[in-house]
Amino acid sequence: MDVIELAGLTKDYGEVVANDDVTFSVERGEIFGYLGPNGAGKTTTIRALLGLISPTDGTARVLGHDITDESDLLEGKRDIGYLPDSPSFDEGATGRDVLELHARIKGDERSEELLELFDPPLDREVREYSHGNVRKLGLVLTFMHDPELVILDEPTSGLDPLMQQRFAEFLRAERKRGVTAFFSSHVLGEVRRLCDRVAIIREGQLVTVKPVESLLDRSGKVVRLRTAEPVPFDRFDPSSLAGVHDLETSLDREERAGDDSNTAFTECTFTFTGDVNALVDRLDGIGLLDLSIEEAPLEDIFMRFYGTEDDVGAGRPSDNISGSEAGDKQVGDTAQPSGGGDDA
Ligand SMILES: Nc1ncnc2c1ncn2[C@@H]1O[C@H](COP(=O)(O)OP(=O)(O)OP(=O)(O)O)[C@@H](O)[C@H]1O
Repeated sequence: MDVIELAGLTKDYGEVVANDDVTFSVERGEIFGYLGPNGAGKTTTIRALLGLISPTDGTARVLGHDITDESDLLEGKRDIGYLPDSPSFDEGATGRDVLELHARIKGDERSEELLELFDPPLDREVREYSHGNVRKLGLVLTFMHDPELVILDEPTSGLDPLMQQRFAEFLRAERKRGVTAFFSSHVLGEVRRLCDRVAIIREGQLVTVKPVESLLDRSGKVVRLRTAEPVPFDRFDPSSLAGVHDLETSLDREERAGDDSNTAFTECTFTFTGDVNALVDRLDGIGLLDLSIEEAPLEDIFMRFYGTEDDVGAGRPSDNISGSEAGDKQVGDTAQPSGGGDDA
């Protein structure tokens, strides 16, 4: 039995279908990322899985419990930890009050260890908490009853990099203990570091479910560089370096086309999906003043790999991806990188 099973889960809010016939499952012991841009439908799925909203159609099982059967799901909840996207605690209570309340309701197997790790300021009132401190307290509450499944809505939002790292190490150790984690994110780097598999949702529809490595192959990096001396344009042109997309240089295209002597630049930005060694070779010896290589924003990846050529032109994702197979087909069949280069 899979730990989470969604079967045609649909939530129609009238103006928007937030989840449209969503079907996938999460296996025991995996860290499963649920990825999508803002408003894609991630929180809707999570809230449905916890029985906080009723699906319009379809169903799901969590630890074998039917989410549409309140008493059945309630039984399962003692084995589930849930971190909401914005936990709402009693503002006048201290962190310690909140912790003690949760301990009375759900039990406390390991808060000491968790407090040491995440360190929320327990003696302060929750109204004084920063977003990050709310998150830290939320993480303690999510894991303190030692659940076998955790469902986390954007778990690292608001956490500083050190705490994000700490959370990642903790979650990996939990996986070793057999805990299953299902978490939503729109941060690709986080998913890359942590997940075994990911599902991607966009505009309420499941685009694809796949092992994280196959997503990473496509993710790409945004490269920005500044040089002391002008660099010939073709150094990073997609025709000479496979995997360059959306090259923008300190000279515009017309200038380059009109005057060959101007085909050099000292600043440029591009998205790179090619062989990183080939990129390093190209960077060699060009007198860099500044270089940054960052994760491509998820929205760009959606556009590049899960949209159509029309969408890229129009600057919006496709309307015609209707399921996981459709999403996969788009990659090979119609969604060409907008820079015209190879995405190998
Ligand atoms: N109670 C509601 N009534 C009407 N529409 C809603 C309601 N809750 C969510 N929606 C809409 O459903 C869609 C999906 O929202 P959801 O919060 O599930 O997205 P999300 O992927 O979690 O987004 P984010 O990453 O921004 O948190 C959005 O268009 C949102 O406006």
